[in-house]
Amino acid sequence: MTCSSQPNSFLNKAIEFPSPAKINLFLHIVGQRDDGYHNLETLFQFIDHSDILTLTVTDKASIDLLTPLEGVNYDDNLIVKAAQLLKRKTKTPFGVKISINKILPMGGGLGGGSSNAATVLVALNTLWQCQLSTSDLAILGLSLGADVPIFIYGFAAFAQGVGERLTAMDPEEPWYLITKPECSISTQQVFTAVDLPRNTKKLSPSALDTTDFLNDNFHNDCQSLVIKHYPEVAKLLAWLVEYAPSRMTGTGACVFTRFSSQKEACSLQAKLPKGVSSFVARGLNKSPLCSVMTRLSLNK
Ligand SMILES: C[C@](O)(CO)[C@H](O)COP(=O)(O)OP(=O)(O)OC[C@H]1O[C@@H](n2ccc(N)nc2=O)[C@H](O)[C@@H]1O
Ligand SMILES: Nc1ncnc2c1ncn2[C@@H]1O[C@H](COP(=O)(O)OP(=O)(O)OP(=O)(O)O)[C@@H](O)[C@H]1O
Repeated sequence: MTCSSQPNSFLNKAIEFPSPAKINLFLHIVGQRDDGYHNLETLFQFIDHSDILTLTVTDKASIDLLTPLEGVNYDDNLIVKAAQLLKRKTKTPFGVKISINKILPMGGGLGGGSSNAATVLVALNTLWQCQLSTSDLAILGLSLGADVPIFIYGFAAFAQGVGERLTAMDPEEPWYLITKPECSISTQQVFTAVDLPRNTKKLSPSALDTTDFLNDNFHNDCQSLVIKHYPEVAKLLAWLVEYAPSRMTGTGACVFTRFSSQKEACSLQAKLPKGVSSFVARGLNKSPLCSVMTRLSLNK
């Protein structure tokens, strides 16, 4: 597979791309594979709260990350890994300079690292003129993390398998107060815990014919485990549910609380206990990255 040898109109231009967060409206663990990965049933929705990546294509072969992330080595950074993977796959002669304005908390269950990887794959596929299909990009992305494909496809979806078998969904797009107590949680630690529930019954297709995914028919299997081991999360959730429906996203530590208006979400934000970080965001069934990619292809 090689990239197009057409003159590259993106060369040396700095272009910004959003890398949004996701929430898992519910997350059921329905089994475990022989390789240790868990089979899930989850509903992904995006929120309008994004890291911003700035990419500049160069005619040098190198991949330069101008803004290293604290605590993450160059070679472990999913931004770098995604660019290297696409370069190996397509043998492009181009390189790239990348900087990131990181606003998504790490280890929060918002999928920030996976989203960064997906944004790099999707953006560079266009900027390097690689012409891989979306499904090829998703297969590449899956090798970097189970959450990468959803960010590549960019539509809200019911996901099965390890999170890569997607069925588009159109849940309501309410406002959320997203909160994070003073702790970070390792996804790997949660998935290797002996006391993690792994046997939730698979949903029947009709169970998804609803607009309310925060009712008792749905849950997050990681939440009970996290509550047991992280009192900060337990306390925060107990406080939030007194006001509005709330649930943990992914393997935590972030919790989302649903509101029908921005005003209500902001009003609870103002009352949050000390030490809890937070932001208010709108649920989105289409990733903001899709709109940027459409604009870019129209302006070419
Ligand atoms: C918790 C979720 O965020 C829900 O959307 C994802 O399932 C996690 O996705 P991710 O962070 O992209 O996951 P990966 O980077 O592939 O894996 C991180 C760790 O979680 C475990 N893992 C991940 C996904 C999955 N379905 N089963 C797992 O057991 C992996 O064994 C690994 O130890
Ligand atoms: N570009 C990146 N952004 C964030 N984390 C990264 C990145 N590259 C590597 N990582 C590593 O991935 C870990 C998980 O980060 P991430 O922000 O994706 O957490 P998360 O939101 O809990 O993810 P998930 O919901 O997918 O489990 C970090 O602690 C960090 O060590």
